[in-house]
Amino acid sequence: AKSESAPPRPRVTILATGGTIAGAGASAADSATYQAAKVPVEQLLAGVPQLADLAEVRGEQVFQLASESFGNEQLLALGRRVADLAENPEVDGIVITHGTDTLEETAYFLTLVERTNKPIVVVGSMRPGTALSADGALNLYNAVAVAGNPQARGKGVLVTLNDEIHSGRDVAKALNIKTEAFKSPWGPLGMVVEGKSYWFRLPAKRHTLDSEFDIRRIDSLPRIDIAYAYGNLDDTAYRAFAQAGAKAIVHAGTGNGSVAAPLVPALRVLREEGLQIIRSSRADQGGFVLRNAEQPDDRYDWVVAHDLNPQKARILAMVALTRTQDSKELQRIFWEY
Ligand SMILES: NC(=O)C[C@H](N)C(=O)O
Repeated sequence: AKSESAPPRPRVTILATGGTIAGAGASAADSATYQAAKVPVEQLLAGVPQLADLAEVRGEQVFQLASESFGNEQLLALGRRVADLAENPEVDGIVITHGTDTLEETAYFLTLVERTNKPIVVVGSMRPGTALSADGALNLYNAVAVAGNPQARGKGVLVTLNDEIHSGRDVAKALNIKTEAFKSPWGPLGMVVEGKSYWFRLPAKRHTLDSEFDIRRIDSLPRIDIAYAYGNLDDTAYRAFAQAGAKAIVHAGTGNGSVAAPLVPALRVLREEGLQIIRSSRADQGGFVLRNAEQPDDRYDWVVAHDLNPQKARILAMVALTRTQDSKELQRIFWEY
């Protein structure tokens, strides 16, 4: 029996949503060829018995999906479940196992809408658990270590992969074949090694308890699409998205969100018709779009996404448009989050 003076372990709930961390391949040599979202949460946890040294863990299967198949319904359902757990006094931290393809979108969404100080850690893997040198077990161990650590409170939603602790706002999948797949343009917040967290910086942007958004006040998310820019681009995709009911279009622009001259009139018309036009950059390791640089945003009433990549800009715009339709407010939100 345990001695009565043993310090109580933190209580961490693991919400499993699928992805490669729950993937399985035919042979141990199959590191890239496998099926995602196969292994149930009980089996995932049983595969890492060392989790019990870190925390009292319990698992919950929320979805069993590859993350490229996440939709807004999944974001809302997961967000609500996280909020329930965050309100539960018997839960100290929350871990979400997730596919890596859209992990950065979910992590940012939760950063914006979860009104809690409790650690929320999103984790995935690049290799299925059946592969040689699978990375999921250690990533999960690290996630539970961070989620159970009181020092992780109030730091916003976190992401642990490859021994690094990233801000869910900044991090993005930058590589799709290496285990060092996730990068933050402004650097990770810290490292987690042998279950211990080492912190080096804090997020500067508004998040969680300091956010004006709340999952409890969001019933649905508006349709927002992303149009990718390249040479010889015309307005076909933009018009089609508008036709389909988009409330905003994120322009994944070249360089600093630049817009090809032949496209400008169409985007101005769409804005006049009520759509928000949000200029972001397709430069994926540190886009940086400034107002009135390249295009006269004040005159056209467009918004800039600043350093958010197009997919993160879409997440913020969806959340923001549940509260305001005003482009100036939308721009303020883009500076603050
Ligand atoms: N590494 C992964 O998790 C990729 C997988 N397609 C997913 O996002 O679910």
